[in-house]
Amino acid sequence: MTDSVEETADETDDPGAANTGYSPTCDARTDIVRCQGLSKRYGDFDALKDCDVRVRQGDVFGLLGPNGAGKTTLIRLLLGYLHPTGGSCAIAGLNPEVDSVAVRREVSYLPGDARLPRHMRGDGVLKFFSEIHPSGNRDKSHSIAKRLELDLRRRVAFMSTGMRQKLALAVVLATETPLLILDEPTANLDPTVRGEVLNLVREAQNEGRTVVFSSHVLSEIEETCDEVAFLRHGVLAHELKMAELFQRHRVTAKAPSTVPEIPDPLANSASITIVDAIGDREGRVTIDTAGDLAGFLPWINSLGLSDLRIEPLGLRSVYDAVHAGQKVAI
Ligand SMILES: Nc1ncnc2c1ncn2[C@@H]1O[C@H](COP(=O)(O)OP(=O)(O)OP(=O)(O)O)[C@@H](O)[C@H]1O
Repeated sequence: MTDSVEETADETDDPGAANTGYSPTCDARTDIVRCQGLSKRYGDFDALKDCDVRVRQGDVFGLLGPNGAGKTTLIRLLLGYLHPTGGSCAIAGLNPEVDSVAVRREVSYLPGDARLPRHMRGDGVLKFFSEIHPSGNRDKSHSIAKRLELDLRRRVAFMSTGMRQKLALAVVLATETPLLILDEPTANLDPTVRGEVLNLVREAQNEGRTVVFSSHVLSEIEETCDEVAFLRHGVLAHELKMAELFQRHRVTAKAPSTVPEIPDPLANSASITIVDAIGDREGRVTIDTAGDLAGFLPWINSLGLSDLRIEPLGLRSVYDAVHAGQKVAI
């Protein structure tokens, strides 16, 4: 159960879970979310392993990863719905397992599988949640529902999946907590409404709130987030500040006769992939760079490459590399 929207009650207490305490090293002024070595193990399966994450106050923070990567597990650990089997986490300096009521005043949570009272009409749901939540705001929830083009006269039971998602969003986004945690907020929504949800996320940030959200839509993360964490097989595989992404470039060219070596000073911020020629398709070399491109140009120029093309490296390339377990230039 969240402050605002009920989620599927499929969690059971893990008898093997360690009663891990909040680590006092968290700086609540700057890190609204912090976890250290956070782990969740089911039997011999690691749903989340040794995860260290910091989310700075006022940021929009994205969680990316393939199905089953551990995103929801991380979110549920942060909210205290799951007991960690290792490590610790804190929201605004509070341990969610010990200070669960105080944590709920800080966070509004949209679960991936939000459940709402089926017998109620949309407007009844908004009234109900705005009255029970300490920072509920009925007018704001109505205004959000209107922006999401939701017909509030309909009963939840007769709403489509997308309509129910809109209703849950109107409930959660209308509360005025410092932190919003949204598990796939745009799932099941049409492109126009998705855009409006992203606008609402930006507006929340402009109001000084922090937003953590998971998504499978890379463009949403790219457009909205300040920072993104990539999870893979329960492990935090990569973290990226969007400002750094915009400093990444991909150089492609016809494959040279000898494999280029990356000079030492650039070795940690560049990677090379060569695809050999197959049939009529000629071989290509790809060089990914991180940091000011100017620092790489003399070296790239010295390689004598032909058919050269330089383009910004989008989130897709980073995601694919992380997903494939490849090295991503820092
Ligand atoms: N109660 C449980 N018992 C055993 N395994 C579980 C349990 N809950 C989750 N898992 C497993 O933990 C892994 C991580 O699940 P999680 O829901 O965190 O993934 P996710 O990244 O949110 O995936 P998706 O993008 O599909 O929502 C999955 O392999 C899942 O099957």
